[in-house]
Amino acid sequence: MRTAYCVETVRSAERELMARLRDGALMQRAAAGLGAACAELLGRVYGSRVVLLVGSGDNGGDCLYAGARLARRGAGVTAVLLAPDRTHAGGLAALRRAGGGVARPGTAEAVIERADLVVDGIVGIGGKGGLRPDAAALAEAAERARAAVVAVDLPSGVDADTGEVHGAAVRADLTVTFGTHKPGLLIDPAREYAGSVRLVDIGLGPELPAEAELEALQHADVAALLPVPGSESDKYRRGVVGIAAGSARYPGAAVLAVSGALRGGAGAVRYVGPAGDAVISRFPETLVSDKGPRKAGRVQAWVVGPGAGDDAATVAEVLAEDVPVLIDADGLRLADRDTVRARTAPTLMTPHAGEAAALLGVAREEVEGARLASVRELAGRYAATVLLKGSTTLVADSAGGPVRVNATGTSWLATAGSGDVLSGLAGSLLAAGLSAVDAGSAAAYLHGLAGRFAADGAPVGAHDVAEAIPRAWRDVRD
Ligand SMILES: NC(=O)C1=CN([C@@H]2O[C@H](COP(=O)(O)OP(=O)(O)OC[C@H]3O[C@@H](n4cnc5c(N)ncnc54)[C@H](OP(=O)(O)O)[C@@H]3O)[C@@H](O)[C@H]2O)[C@@H](O)CC1
Ligand SMILES: Nc1ncnc2c1ncn2[C@@H]1O[C@H](COP(=O)(O)OP(=O)(O)O)[C@@H](O)[C@H]1O
Ligand SMILES: [K+]
Repeated sequence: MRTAYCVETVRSAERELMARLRDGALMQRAAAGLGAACAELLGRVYGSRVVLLVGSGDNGGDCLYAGARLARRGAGVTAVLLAPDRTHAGGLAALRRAGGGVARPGTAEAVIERADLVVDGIVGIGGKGGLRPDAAALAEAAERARAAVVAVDLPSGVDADTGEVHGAAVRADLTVTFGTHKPGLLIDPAREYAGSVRLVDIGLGPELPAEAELEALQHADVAALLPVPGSESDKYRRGVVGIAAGSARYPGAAVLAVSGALRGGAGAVRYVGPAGDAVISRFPETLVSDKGPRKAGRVQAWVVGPGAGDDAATVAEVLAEDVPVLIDADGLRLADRDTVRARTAPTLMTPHAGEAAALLGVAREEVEGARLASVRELAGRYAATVLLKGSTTLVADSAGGPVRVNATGTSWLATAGSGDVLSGLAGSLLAAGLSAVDAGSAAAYLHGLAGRFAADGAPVGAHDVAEAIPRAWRDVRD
């Protein structure tokens, strides 16, 4: 499991650890890791031109000590100081001792333009709000330059706790972060600014609480969640998932939701709705019923909503069932909030940013710019588990606990119907007995991986993604 902790938690862990160490020890650990990562990125350190963007806090200190290490190995290192009279004194002295220098006032742009590597030590976890104008100008100069950019701890300008970006921010090729990931490094839009992320161990781990603020499942975590039939299993014990989806206008949504559900670990897939013929002709193994959800027969979890049009009655009927229910697409619009809140069995809602925005009564851009706050807010309002789709998918539970983030996906997944496949897959995992948070996050993980396998750098249709789910499943379990 990859975990991320907020600034406040990092600060208190840092205090505990520092109390046992000599002054400056943590900064030296950070600088050693940072220097090594910069050297690796440069390939040849000797003779390279390195520019340090140095703010007035400890983030600038890390940057200066790492710059000193590079200077000792023969790099030409120049520091651009944002606040010359408040620069980390020890770091600056170390840089000078190693042969590095400070850019003359007014030369920053020119120096950055000639650099092979720019190291962003403007601001780290001490950053407040958007970058100030002088810092923003440096971030923009770094973006224009041909140099590789390494961010120290965080790309300056992104919000460490939320992943929000207000105004200019540094766009890094690599972010070297210390002690733990910060939520912002794993959530868009900030994640995109971070580039690839390398975590440097500075010994903070034992001081961090067991429960993180954000967690990202890895292969082994998902493997441990996936249901595997045993010798005692039969189709009912494996779980039956009911799909109430599709309409005369959108029969394909039903087919795609069923395609995901068949690959999700339930022992049987039941379909109710007007697209039975389309479903059965594509997937003859589906148990099709035309009697509506209540009379469809045994079902351990329902998926309702994909392509449902305006069929509010079916949504209400499904919500009245005392089993886990996944609500997607049209179902999100049709579901009565108080009814959802009053449910005692788990509810998993799976909006994309547009649907989440409609539920929250805000613009889509607001949700995209503040994904973490939006998913938490929705989970609270509906007393449900909410999976917010997108380039980084988030899963939050109204009961609190760590928010799950998934980044296995690819932008090739932005194709019509791929969300229907996800809802079937997640519903199937719910029917197999996973909790709403586990079902949602494991499904997002498999779906993202399946999208990668299916696309492999080329456009794909949603049905290709569904067909690649077994490969994703095997990859995870291997
Ligand atoms: N935690 C750990 O375990 C370890 C932490 N370490 C390192 O310490 C870093 C944290 O250092 P920190 O606390 O000194 O804060 P930092 O990020 O340098 O920022 C403060 C400075 O930024 C300025 N500033 C603020 N907002 C701004 C804005 N919008 N635009 C422009 N400027 C802005 C603010 O200015 P002021 O408001 O004071 O005028 C202040 O001078 C952390 O990220 C990591 O790199 C490692 O060394 C070892 C282990
Ligand atoms: N840029 C992206 N990067 C990664 N995954 C994406 C991206 N855009 C969309 N996705 C994923 O693709 C799926 C699209 O679902 P959705 O928006 O509901 O589409 P539809 O309604 O057409 O089925 C979701 O799983 C979402 O997380
Ligand atoms: K930084």
